[in-house]
Amino acid sequence: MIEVTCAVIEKILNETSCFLVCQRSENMRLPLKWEFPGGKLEPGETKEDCLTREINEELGIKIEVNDPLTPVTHQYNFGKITLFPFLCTIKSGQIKLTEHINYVWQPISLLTELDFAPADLPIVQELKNR
Ligand SMILES: Nc1nc2c([nH]c(=O)n2[C@H]2C[C@H](O)[C@@H](COP(=O)(O)OP(=O)(O)OP(=O)(O)O)O2)c(=O)[nH]1
Repeated sequence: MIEVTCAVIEKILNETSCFLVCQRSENMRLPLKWEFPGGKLEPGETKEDCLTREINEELGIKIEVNDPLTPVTHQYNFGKITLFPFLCTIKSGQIKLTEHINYVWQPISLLTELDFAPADLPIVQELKNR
């Protein structure tokens, strides 16, 4: 079982709640799928530490990790992952992608327009149902 944390980073733009979503590159697993940025939990690390580290590595920003959303377990052909999502806000920094090919601040009403990694779909639904 692979444990993965991901950051659901929220920002209000024009009085609309928007979420930061990133597109995986062609040479990653799940090529070109959209996801909430994050990554694999390392031994001895808390989920919050993992997320802070991964987001700094992938996006070059500092985040505040807030409430957890519901974890999702998904069986891929390469293995079973559990995704641990957390609501987050940006504390400081400007986004600079180091691994993903694209990012967007997507309004909640348009989240389902993106081709998300399958494991993320329950998270998208949970956000829409809030
Ligand atoms: N970070 C992140 N990963 C996700 C999401 N949804 C989803 O299925 N995943 C999968 C993709 C990867 O298999 C795994 C996260 O691993 P990762 O991004 O750190 O590693 P990777 O696949 O790029 O690298 P690797 O397996 O080749 O070592 O979880 C998501 O929303 N965010």
